[in-house]
Amino acid sequence: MFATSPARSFFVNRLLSRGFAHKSCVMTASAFIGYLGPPGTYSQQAVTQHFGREQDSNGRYAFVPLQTIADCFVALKNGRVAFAVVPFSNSTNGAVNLTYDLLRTADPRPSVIARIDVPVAHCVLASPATIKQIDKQGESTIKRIYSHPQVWTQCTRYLSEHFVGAEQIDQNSTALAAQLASTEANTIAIASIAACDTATVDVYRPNIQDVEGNYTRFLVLEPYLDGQVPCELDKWVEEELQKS
Ligand SMILES: O=C(O)C(=O)Cc1ccccc1
Repeated sequence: MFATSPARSFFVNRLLSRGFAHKSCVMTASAFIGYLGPPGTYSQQAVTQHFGREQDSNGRYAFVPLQTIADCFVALKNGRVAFAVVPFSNSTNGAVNLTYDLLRTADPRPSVIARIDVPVAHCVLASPATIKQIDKQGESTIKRIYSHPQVWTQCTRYLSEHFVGAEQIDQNSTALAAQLASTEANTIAIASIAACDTATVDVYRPNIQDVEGNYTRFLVLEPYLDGQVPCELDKWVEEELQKS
C-alpha cells in the first residue's frame, strides 16, 4: 500500500510533485528533516507536530538535529536534508531575527510549505545537585543562566524577581542550554520540559513565561526549484519580512 499516514503521504506527495523521485524510489528512500537540535528543543516539537513521530515503521524519514538555524539553511541548500524546520516568530516577542536575516539573504530563498504553531512553556531546569543547592542556599548561588536568545524577553517578569544576580548567556538552543547546565556548577537553564528527557536535569520551576498562551511559529522550508511560482505562504513570509 502506498502512503498511508498523513505525514508520510504529505512527504511522498511533495517528493513526487517536485520530481525528486519515482514512486518506486520513494518506497525505499529516506527523507531527512533538519531542525535546530539537539533533541529536546521546541524545534523538535514542531517537527513532531507536523511530520509525526520520527521514522515510520519502514524508516522512510528521519530527523536531523543541527547546531544552528544557519546550519538548517545550509543543509537544505546542499541537499543533506529535504526539509528544514526553523523558528520564525513568537507571540510575545515577535521576529526570530536570525531566521528573518537568513530568509532575507538566502539566494534563492527556500520555499515555505507549512507553518506550525507550537505552544511554548518555559521551565527553569538544573541538575539534581544544583536544585538541592538552590533549595539549601538560595537562588543567589546561581551564577549563570543559559538559554536561546529568544527566551529572555518571554520570561521578563520571572527573571526580574529570580536569579537577578546571574549572567544570562545565549546558547544556540534551549536543549543545548539544558545539556550544558547539567554538567556545570552554579548554572541553570531555561528550556522546555522536553529537555529533561535528553539531559540530566530536573524542573526547578515550570511555566515561567510572561504570557500563558505563549507560542512560537515555525516554518517548514524546502529548496526553491527554478521557475517555481510563489505559494500563499511564500507571499505571507515576504510580507512579514517587509513589515519588520
Ligand atoms: O532553542 C529552541 O528550543 C528552539 O527551538 C528555538 C526556540 C527558542 C525559544 C522559543 C521557541 C523556539
